[in-house]
Amino acid sequence: MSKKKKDWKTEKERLLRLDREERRKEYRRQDFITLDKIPSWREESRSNEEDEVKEQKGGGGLSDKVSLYKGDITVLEVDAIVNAANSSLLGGGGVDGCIHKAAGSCLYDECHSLNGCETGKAKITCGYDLPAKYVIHTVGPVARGHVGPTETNDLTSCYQNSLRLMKEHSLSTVAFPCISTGIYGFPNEPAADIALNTVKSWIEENNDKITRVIFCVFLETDFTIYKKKMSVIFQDDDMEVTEEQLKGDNTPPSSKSTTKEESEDSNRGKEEAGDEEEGGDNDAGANEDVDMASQNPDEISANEEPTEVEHRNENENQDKSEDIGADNKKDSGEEKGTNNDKDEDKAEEEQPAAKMEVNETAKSTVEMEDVSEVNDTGTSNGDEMKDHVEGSEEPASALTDSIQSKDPVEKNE
Ligand SMILES: NC(=O)c1ccc[n+]([C@H]2O[C@H](COP(=O)([O-])OP(=O)(O)OC[C@H]3O[C@@H](n4cnc5c(N)ncnc54)[C@H](O)[C@@H]3O)[C@@H](O)[C@H]2O)c1
Repeated sequence: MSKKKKDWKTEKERLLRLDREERRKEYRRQDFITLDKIPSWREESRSNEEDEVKEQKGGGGLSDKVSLYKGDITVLEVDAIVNAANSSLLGGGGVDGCIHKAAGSCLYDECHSLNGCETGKAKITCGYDLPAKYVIHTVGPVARGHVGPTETNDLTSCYQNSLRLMKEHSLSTVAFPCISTGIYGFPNEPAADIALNTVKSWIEENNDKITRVIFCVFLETDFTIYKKKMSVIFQDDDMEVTEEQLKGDNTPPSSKSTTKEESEDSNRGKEEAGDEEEGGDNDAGANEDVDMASQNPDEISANEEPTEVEHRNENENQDKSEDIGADNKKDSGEEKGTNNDKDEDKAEEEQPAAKMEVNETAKSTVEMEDVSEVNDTGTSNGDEMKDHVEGSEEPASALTDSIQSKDPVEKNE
């Protein structure tokens, strides 16, 4: 007997009325991580200090408001997790695929009602079977190794619009993945600068509105980058800044274009040279931001995409999978087989393991999005989106252990 399909509106109303204990019984994953298991940056830095532990100042400082967590964003019990979605909002691969799989098919149904989302904007849905109450879906720029002012502004808008929705819904704990740094090919270092500096500015203006922003990294590369940058950017005045930290390059996101390849080379060079300098921006002259019309993967013609029915079936099938983490690698193999998106395939072929070739022709020009108009359900009226991007391989190096060994919450009986 097939499971009766739930109506997303009824389910959303029911779930949002539950208290935490009741809600926990509904989580698809019982190995969820509660906020008290995720140290703030101050606690993290304090526990790493050689000298005696400093008396911890109250929770008002910046470093009390942020955390760095390495692992699967779908297990975090926070008010909202942010999804690096595509403009269709109908799921795909990477973190988007994981979130849809963990949330269940009601997420797809609510997303379907939102009529897509434009690059740089954000929309909010219920979290359904996730430990997160809500999911904020934002669409990052397709950078494909090249970063110019448009991509920088769009990625900044993703963080700003997501935080704006947080505030409008009186939510106080949120987790961000590394938006656009996967299949969309935004170089990791510049993306981290944008994420950290945008969040820092926002917290400075909304200090009383936020309890914790968690930077949820998945790859070792991003963990290393964020750790180095956070030790400088989120340094409260009562915390020691070590020599090594001071050498870090804390320049705000530059409008100079940066190629993912150069940014990785410069990182590698620095690591080899033992140089503690931050991955700086490359010379803008070398990589002018070229406005070339190219096909954004989200705009592939509809006949190359699985139909909505196929997609819904795929989602329903996904509903059955229990272990998200183990499936990440399996699914990406499956998604690779079903991936109809030539552009996506091209991106995958061109992309040797963890390295993005600069793809000269594939530079999408994306108009900078101003902050979206929000109606009372926290969504804006986007145009009907027909396309979405199919899943592809997550890098095998994706590790999902967190910074410290955190015991998952005991299983509810
Ligand atoms: N990465 C893929 O295999 C893949 C394939 C097709 C589509 N997508 C997605 O690609 C588009 C968005 O590109 P993007 O670069 O913004 O996103 P992305 O490709 O998902 O990568 C964003 C970041 O999220 C990381 N990540 C992956 N899984 C998890 C997880 N469970 N928890 C936390 N972090 C995770 C990933 O390592 C990367 O650092 C959308 O179309 C979406 O469907 C991803």
